[in-house]
Amino acid sequence: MAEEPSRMKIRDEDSLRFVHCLSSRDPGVRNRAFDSILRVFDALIGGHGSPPDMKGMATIHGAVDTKEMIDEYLVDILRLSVQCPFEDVLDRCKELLRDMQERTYKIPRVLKGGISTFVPEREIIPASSKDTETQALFVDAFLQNNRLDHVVQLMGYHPQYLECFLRTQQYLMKGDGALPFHYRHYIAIMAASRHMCTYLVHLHEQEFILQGGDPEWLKGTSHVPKKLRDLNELNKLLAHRPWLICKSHIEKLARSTNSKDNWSISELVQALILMAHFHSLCSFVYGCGIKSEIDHNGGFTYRPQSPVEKNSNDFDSSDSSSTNGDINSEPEVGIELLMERMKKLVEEGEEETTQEERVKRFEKVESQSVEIAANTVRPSPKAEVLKYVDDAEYCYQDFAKRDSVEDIPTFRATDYSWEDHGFSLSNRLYMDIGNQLEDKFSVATNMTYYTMGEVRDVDTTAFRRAIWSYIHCLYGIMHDDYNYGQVNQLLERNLKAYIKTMTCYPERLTRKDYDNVMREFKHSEKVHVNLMLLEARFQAELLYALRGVMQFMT
Ligand SMILES: CC(C)C[C@H](N)C(=O)O
Repeated sequence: MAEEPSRMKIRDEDSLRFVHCLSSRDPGVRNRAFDSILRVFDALIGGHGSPPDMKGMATIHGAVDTKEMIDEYLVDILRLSVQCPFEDVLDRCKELLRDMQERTYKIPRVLKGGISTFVPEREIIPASSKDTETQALFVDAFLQNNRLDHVVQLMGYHPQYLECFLRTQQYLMKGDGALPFHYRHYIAIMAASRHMCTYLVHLHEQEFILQGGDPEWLKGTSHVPKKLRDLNELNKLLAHRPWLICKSHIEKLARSTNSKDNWSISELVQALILMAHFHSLCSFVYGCGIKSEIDHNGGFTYRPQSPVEKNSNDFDSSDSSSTNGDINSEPEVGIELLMERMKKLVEEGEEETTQEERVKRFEKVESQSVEIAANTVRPSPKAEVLKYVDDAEYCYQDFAKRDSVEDIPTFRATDYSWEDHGFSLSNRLYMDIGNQLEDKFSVATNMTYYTMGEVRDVDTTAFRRAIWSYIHCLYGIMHDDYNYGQVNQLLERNLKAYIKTMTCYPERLTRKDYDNVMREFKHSEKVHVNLMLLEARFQAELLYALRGVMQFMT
């Protein structure tokens, strides 16, 4: 029998993305991996120096298009030459690209300003950061995901948070747990598709294949086992109107008539956490204008660099003049006034209010939020993502305008809270996850640098708490010990609209929205706010999901 072309050994057997072979801490292993890759490459291009015999190669590899295959390799190599934290791999990749160029191959190049459309490239923490803590996290992320993805790189502003984020994500995707690995990635795809987030969908399609997933499934949810398809309804509610989740939704999955499709409670808890994690990550991706990964469509180009690009540092025109926002937009309160208001709140101290009064204030913020217009322009959904969703039109509806007000009361955090209920339930059904999430929530709520724009030594607690509480309010969750009057004092309309769009309709967020709020804040601070939005939304979804599980179990 003729030997399989060596390409198959790397592409399909070891890993689809050969970069996987290079994700080792051991330089010996990396070297060996690189050598075998070079051998494949040499075979593909028909030996040293000589121009490739495309026709000959095509015969060897049957139907495989050699040109396409080489292009794919080159894109992988390009990515490594930018993202790989190991000097040895980096240098060899660069060498290889030069070598290929000399052989007159068209070499792809990374599009400048490739990480975020909102944050200028020069302000983003570089892949080879001088800060040792951040650098170590970037290396870990690379080893974990076979890449340093743009989300992680942008979170690099906040290493304290990034550490918890990576730990949890690693545990969810690769750690112990009831669900098979390829299921976890498929659930990530389904969740991200609710917000049409092609960025996350593509990332997890690749990971799904790496974990041995069946490529057929990537044709859409009509090609997956019924068990997974059954998640559709819960995925939809959780993403857009989690308050509708109740015992019966859990029951339906956990008591399926066909045992093959049955979800165990542990599996279901993991699936729910995964969905909430990825829904809220969509908010972050859109909120930071995250761009396609280098090796995804839109991340690289074969076009030669234009003179304009050569001269500018930021290809995507993220120059500082435009970050000052639109002249026509609403004037902002500004940091000075915001600080004054926060100071006043501290000086006044906690006022004595009755429970009734607190509820009234909550309801006021809640009903006002209906008037806050989130963007209405929806990007047109792409077929590559639509295949993973049912009922794509279904979206967020103001909690205050919910259909059955009598049946669905405000969610009182005193009755069901993360600290007293969610934490222990999740820990019990999915070992250790409660602790990990607890750490992440705690960093997200407490993280502070005591700064606001250029000002130092500021206590920002009240502002941060107002943001968190407002998001929960959008989901109908009330914290009894919070005075909701503060939300209106500290969050102006513009910011509320931004929060609402990013939390509830992230796919509608635009560069202008990002530019026009928190104008005196630094980019790292806007990313900080976006992290809080992510976590507050995540916790809101989780509370409803876990309450549903608890109702089912009791
Ligand atoms: C979101 C920002 C206003 C946070 C602020 N820079 C702080 O250190 O607390």
